[in-house]
Amino acid sequence: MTAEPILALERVGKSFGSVRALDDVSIELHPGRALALVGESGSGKTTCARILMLQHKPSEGRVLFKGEDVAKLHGTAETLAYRRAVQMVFQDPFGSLNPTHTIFHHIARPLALHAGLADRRALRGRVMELLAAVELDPESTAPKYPHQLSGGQRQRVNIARTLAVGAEVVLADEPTSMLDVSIRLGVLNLLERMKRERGMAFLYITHDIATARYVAEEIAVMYAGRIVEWGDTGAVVDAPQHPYTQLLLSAVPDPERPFHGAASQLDTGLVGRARDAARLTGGIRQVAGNHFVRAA
Ligand SMILES: Nc1ncnc2c1ncn2[C@@H]1O[C@H](COP(=O)(O)OP(=O)(O)OP(=O)(O)O)[C@@H](O)[C@H]1O
Repeated sequence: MTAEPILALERVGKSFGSVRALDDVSIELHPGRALALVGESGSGKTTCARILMLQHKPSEGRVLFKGEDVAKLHGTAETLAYRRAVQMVFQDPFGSLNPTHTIFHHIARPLALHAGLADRRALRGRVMELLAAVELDPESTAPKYPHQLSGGQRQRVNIARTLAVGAEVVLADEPTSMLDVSIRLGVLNLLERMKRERGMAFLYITHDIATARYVAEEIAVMYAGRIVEWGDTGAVVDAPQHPYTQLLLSAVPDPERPFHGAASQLDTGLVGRARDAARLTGGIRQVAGNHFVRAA
């Protein structure tokens, strides 16, 4: 991509004591596009999100928002503007909702705080609009409490809150992994629609390369704190170069073989070789236009 990214990590490293969580990680998020950050548990995906949420400071490298280094944000107003623009949707749709408040309150509060909507009628109208935008029935949903909604509905409320504050970037950390399979697609479709219609930029964090393919224009594959392969989704999925990407793709269940679990299809030799290859720091090779691999 040549246009300026709205948010980027530039050669970011992060150490927690002796644990090297991230090493030389660069990613770019663009309006109206989604980047999937894919990798197994412990590969560093959440640490990337925490750095973007300003919860951790990078040990090396920079976070750039609209081209500006966020370490240089001046004063509370600039920091608040960043916190408004960059929002997170978590894995657990219940954890981020307060059980003692109605859904109305959850949406109205950010509107009053961030958008400065004080007029009661205007506030109510906007809450109803946002509930409708996330495909929830406004009249019946607004007076309910979080426990009265399904997991999928709660995740929609969380998404409506990102709209309420006027988010430009959404960091979604496994947003559907705690939902029933049958309702995951609806939530993914909603994220896709927000990206398309509102031009929001998405970082979609997942261990599941199959859903990454469904939602994201670009994929970055992480292993042990490093991005080992990245590029346009089609290119990475159709012609994976790095042994670790090949391993992730081989673990996607094959619909032609419904009675074989993904694990039973894995060649254990390949698993060992893929992990070894991912540990090595090689140079970066360009496979095609926007498709790169860290050579082992
Ligand atoms: N606050 C912390 N203190 C110490 N080590 C940490 C901290 N946060 C993360 N780590 C370590 O950094 C590495 C990357 O963790 P991270 O949570 O980013 O991985 P992940 O890919 O998001 O995994 P998961 O999918 O399980 O959330 C791991 O080795 C983890 O133990």
